[in-house]
Amino acid sequence: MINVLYLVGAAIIAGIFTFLMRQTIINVSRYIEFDLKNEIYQHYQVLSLKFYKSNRTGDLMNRISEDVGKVRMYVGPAIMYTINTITLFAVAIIYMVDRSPSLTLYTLLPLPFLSAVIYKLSRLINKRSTIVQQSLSTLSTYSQETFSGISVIKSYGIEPRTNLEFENLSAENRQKQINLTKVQALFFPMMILLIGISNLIVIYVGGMQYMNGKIEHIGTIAEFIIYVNLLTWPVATVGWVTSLIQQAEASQERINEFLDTEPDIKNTAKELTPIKGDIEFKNVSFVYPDTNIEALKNVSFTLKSGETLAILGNTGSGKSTILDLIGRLYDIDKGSILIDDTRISDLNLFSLRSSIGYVPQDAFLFSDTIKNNIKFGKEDATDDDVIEAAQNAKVHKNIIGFTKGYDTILGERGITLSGGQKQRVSIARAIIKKPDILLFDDCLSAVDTETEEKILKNLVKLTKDKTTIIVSHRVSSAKNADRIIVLDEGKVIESGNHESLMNTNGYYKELYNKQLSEKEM
Ligand SMILES: Nc1ncnc2c1ncn2[C@@H]1O[C@H](COP(=O)(O)OP(=O)(O)OP(=O)(O)O)[C@@H](O)[C@H]1O
Repeated sequence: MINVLYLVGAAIIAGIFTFLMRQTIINVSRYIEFDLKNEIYQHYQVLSLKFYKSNRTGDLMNRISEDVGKVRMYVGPAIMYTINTITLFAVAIIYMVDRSPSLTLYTLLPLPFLSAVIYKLSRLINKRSTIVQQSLSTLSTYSQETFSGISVIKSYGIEPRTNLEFENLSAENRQKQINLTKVQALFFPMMILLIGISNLIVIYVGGMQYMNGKIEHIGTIAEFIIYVNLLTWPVATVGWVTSLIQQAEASQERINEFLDTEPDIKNTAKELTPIKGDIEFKNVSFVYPDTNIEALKNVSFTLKSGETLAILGNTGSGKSTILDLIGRLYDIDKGSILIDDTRISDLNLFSLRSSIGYVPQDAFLFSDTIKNNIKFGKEDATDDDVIEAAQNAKVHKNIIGFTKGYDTILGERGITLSGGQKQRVSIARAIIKKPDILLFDDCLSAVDTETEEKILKNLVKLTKDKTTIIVSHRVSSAKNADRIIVLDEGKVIESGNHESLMNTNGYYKELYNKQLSEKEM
């Protein structure tokens, strides 16, 4: 009776401790997962555009979710089961040796083989699961790309083709998963086989020893069979845990590859450096590192704080590149860019970027309210500031026309703005910030000339004391600028102001006359 009570008591205590151990270790592993995810995300944020161009979104997302999950499995279950296994083995072996040392030896004999076989299997599993992981990355990258380009896919009616492509990628993935499952399927049969052999050895050797009188009680054989089965799971976990550890190692390697990637753009000035807004390009040449396209060749210009520069030129002539370089999205290797007479690389990166209001060519708005999209440029802006910025960008009337006004949700979950509306919200976002440097990258291209004129008029007031660069294809956006440069294939081919360029028979004058006659038509 007392033995039964011992057994029940032991089971209860084991239950309580297992619960406490799971609580502690699994919780800790979740905390580690949380920290790791944050660390990776924060590191992603400081990496430069080049990194994003050379790595696909699906891969970035997989490393932050799947791979981190695998590392968590190592920190949580792997450690927990290892502790379990060691404890159980230690206790069982003490009892087994006490009963019969020689029978213990025979019983445990197949176990190292089991571990070795499972280890081999785990290595194979690890190799194949890396292949599965890569194929999953490809699959998610593909789906993500097709979802974001869904309107193009629909308008070209190429759904069948994308379906087929997805099916092919899925089939590839399925084959890789099956290859993995085949090896995984060997796991349990292998275990059962070796445990069966252990049982047979116990019965055979135990029986012989009982007959020879080496074992006193027949019950010892039954006891050993219980031990063998008790050790089944721990031995299995040795293999399983090995595979977990190896997978975690592979995942951690993939994570470290990104964590060890140094941002190309380094902030060398730790102290904040207030920016006034003088900009000077001195013989700047720039080659895009990934494509080797020489986007700028020997470009020079000077712009005093508060002045306006307009950049004109054919498509692909390097206009946007100039703006990217001012925001230090890339570092140059030839010539120099000076902001307030200091090399751009010596300025504090945060000071530089926070003093710039940038309106990109293709306005990007988040799936959030219009108000928050505008406030994005200035977190502490009041509702009045938002309205004022929207009025100056000539988009206020459109916004109040929506039922929910400024609280209208944009993007995936909400309405889609027209190209011109998007551009104007994007302008409002830049001007609400009241930055020292304003960069407009062809951001009025989708706006009619009449609205363009009104916005430009407002901008003249707003940008009176701000350094402003306007990239455009229209002379109307450029003619009032203090300085105008015309680019062709990365070179400055003309520079001056409206009057001086109109006195030169060149690109500007030709463009002006062409656009004037188009207007008259
Ligand atoms: N991120 C990039 N990586 C590699 N090459 C690029 C990149 N951005 C632009 N280029 C290349 O650099 C050249 C200049 O491009 P840029 O975007 O500066 O021209 P742009 O004058 O602004 O053209 P558009 O008027 O069409 O906007 C082009 O040949 C383009 O293909």
